[in-house]
Amino acid sequence: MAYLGTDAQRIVGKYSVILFLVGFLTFFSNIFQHYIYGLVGERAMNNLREALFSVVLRSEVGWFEEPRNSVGFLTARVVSDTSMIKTVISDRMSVIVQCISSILIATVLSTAVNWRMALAVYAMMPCHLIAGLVQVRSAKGFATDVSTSHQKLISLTSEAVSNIRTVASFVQEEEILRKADLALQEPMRTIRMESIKYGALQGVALCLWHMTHAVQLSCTIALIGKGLATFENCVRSYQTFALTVPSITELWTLIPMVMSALAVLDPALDILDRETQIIVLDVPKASHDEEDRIVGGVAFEGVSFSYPSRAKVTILDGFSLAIEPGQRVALVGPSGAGKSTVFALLLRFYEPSQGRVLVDSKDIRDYNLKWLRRQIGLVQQEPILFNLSIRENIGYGNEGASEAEIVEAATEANIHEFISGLSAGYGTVVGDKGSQLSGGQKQRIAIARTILKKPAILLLDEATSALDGESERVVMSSLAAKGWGKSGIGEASSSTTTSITIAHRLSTVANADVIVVMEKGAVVELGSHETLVSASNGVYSRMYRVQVKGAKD
Ligand SMILES: Nc1ncnc2c1ncn2[C@@H]1O[C@H](COP(=O)(O)OP(=O)(O)OP(=O)(O)O)[C@@H](O)[C@H]1O
Repeated sequence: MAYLGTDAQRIVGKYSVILFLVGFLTFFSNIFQHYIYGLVGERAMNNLREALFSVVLRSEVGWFEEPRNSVGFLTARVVSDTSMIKTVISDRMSVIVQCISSILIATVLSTAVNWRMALAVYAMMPCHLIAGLVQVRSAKGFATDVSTSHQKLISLTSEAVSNIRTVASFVQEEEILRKADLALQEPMRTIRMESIKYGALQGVALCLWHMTHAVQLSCTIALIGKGLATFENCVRSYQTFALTVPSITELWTLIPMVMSALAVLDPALDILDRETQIIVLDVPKASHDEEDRIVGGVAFEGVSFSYPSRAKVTILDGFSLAIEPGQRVALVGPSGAGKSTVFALLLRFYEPSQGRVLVDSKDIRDYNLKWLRRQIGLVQQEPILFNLSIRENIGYGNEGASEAEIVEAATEANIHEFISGLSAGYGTVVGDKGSQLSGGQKQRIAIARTILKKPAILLLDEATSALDGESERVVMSSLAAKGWGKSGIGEASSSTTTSITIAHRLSTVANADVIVVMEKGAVVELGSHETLVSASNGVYSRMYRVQVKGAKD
């Protein structure tokens, strides 16, 4: 105490109390700050996820067929990448704000103490800025490369998991692991090179930092020597400067980190920026009365079409067909003739390159898309069931349906008996993509789902192909008894249900009003089963003879 002035004890005591209170305040302000940033980060992440998911769901079918829009890629964009925004805001932004404010306070204080000293202290700052900017640029490129390489691994994982039965039956586990290993080696190589580059840049920044200290000390001595600063002020200014050192260092580390995190978001933001082509041109929903129902007339007028992913291959070539409301029409023909494509165009999954698709004599582009799709029921060969209960799967898209309506639809689809035999009945969860059910059971649940929708146009794309002959007969006659092709399914109303059935098994379609035979994207024959069979040189009669002979053999 001998070295200190008389009131030193009192002054130190006063500052100790102030410091104690500041510490206390810091405790609460930190909690508050992290709470706010955490909340803002979580909100920003959720908003971004919602916006991205909505763009993905509203995208046209063709967009999903682009190789870069695989399930793995889109899942990574919507789930993983978006978490970066939370990391940046919640974890990094608060620290960045703290660093910037302490640097600003230190600048003001050291200028107030001695502006010459402050000038000397900050004269070296541009060196740090240059080093920092170099770091930022290198970190940004680095992050993009690595995330691109990891996308291969993500796609590989999701594809292998969702197709695990095929993978296992073809014993492809080793091959997939080999591909995964290759996908992992790529980022490793990138990381090795980039680490060296990153380390060198960090070295430059630290080297400049130490040089600044040296210049600062020399200036201190020079200023004292010339009588332009007191020793006390020099120490104060130097101390203030020294206190900002960790903040400046942290800032230079954090900024590249934030930049690389934001670079990861680039592909997600690209998705967000895109405009979905079909929706952009859509007719407002308000132009249709929700209660209105289309009558069911369908016409294709000189429709030509190529899939966007194979633009040079013409799938439909001047395809024309007129279907009356309530007619039962069958589309048959060799594999690849374009039958399912006809359905895809009617549902407006794609736009024809030429010609028009009409429903009730009106171009389908003049209907609101969602409204139109609600009137059309599609059952596919490989029906997609969701990992939900059977009740929820049948009621999918008809959330207001009562239990009685669901049971009625299941009965019509000849699946009620099977469901009733399950211990959990309609509450049985069917597994991922309905993996806990047989192909035929899945098809019948999908038919029940569509029956419940009471569509004006029913599209059956090999919808009963997995059923045995007897089961198929029961389902088809149940649909016929309910009046598909005559009146609305499941209701004794005067409204009609037009049905178009695609089938390879000709017995499925023999009762159709009109059978349309397609080959290479065009109609080659048209007529009733009897008429077509009697044309002995016709495509249909040839197909029929082959099937009858096959059945006899
Ligand atoms: N999404 C797609 N992208 C590119 N080409 C496609 C796509 N879907 C189908 N194709 C091609 O279009 C042609 C017609 O296919 P489509 O599924 O309409 O035939 P299909 O008559 O229903 O055949 P199948 O009886 O085997 O189901 C085929 O050559 C097929 O390879």
